[in-house]
Amino acid sequence: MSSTPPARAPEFGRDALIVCESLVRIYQTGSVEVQALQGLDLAVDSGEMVAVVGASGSGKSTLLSILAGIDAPTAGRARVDRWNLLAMSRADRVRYRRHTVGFVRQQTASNLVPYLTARQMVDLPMTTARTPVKARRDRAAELLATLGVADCGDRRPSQLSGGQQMRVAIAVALANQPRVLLADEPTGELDTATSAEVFGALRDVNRRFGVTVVVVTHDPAVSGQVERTVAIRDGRTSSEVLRRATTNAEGDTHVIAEEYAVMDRAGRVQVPRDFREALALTRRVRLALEPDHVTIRPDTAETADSA
Ligand SMILES: Nc1ncnc2c1ncn2[C@@H]1O[C@H](COP(=O)(O)OP(=O)(O)OP(=O)(O)O)[C@@H](O)[C@H]1O
Repeated sequence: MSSTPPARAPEFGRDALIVCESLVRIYQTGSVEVQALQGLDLAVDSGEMVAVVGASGSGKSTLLSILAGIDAPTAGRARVDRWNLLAMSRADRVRYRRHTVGFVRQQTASNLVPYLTARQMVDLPMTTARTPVKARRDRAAELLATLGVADCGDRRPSQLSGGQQMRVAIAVALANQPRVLLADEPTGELDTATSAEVFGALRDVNRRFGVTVVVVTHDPAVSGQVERTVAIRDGRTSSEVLRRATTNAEGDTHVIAEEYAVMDRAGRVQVPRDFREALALTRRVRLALEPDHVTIRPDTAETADSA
């Protein structure tokens, strides 16, 4: 008797530029084990700009360090472009960090070298990558101009404001034309107006250079400006907000934001706490498949038992 093999689901994130699947990162400090990432799934397409939000300790920085090639995952799958982040040699890691990703840290000063000028700092990664002088000069001028700091080329970090330092840091991160720009709370140390400017600069480089941007932020005003916000809870992606602009008959443009729960590869979905509390959903719930949706109901037997 012949049996048809079950249809295989398409590979998760096959066409994405960044794919994390069931990603785990465990930190061991003495006898204490911290599971910073607990099976995180994430796919980001080329050219997207995505904000990552979540409570302190939820695993955002760990995710970014892994994508930046600074930290290595414990288990799962992580791929950026053609690089498998779980199986990179030391030399691969250097190449990856030099050419594929640019990284901007929260502490503005830690991105910069105190005794170099802005132009020299943008030049440095290109010198390391053996880019010819003329191309280096042109690229540095283009980046400083795009980031609105063309007039700061001869200044050292101490002669720049916090916002200017961050723009220069973004220019440095983009020097070798990476496909991905990662920013860990780039506006965390800045006031509201400067944050908005720096965030606008990130959006500009995303559009102008087509660089894929993943930005970790605590700031709802910042995350509200991107088309996609991914929320991380307890080391997993828990929900996503997608935003799109629509124009009504009067010509007014509105942004519509829709929140989605994220289902992991095993079919697990996290039901938000306010939904659980509103319907007293506890350990056991009743699931039913309807023609175009699934319902989740309280366990009436359990409710009756406890009455
Ligand atoms: N090097 C490390 N050694 C041990 N534990 C760590 C290390 N780095 C992070 N952790 C732990 O892993 C968990 C996730 O940390 P992570 O910094 O990724 O969170 P986060 O969401 O970025 O937090 P925050 O918003 O406060 O920066 C936390 O419990 C943290 O204490």
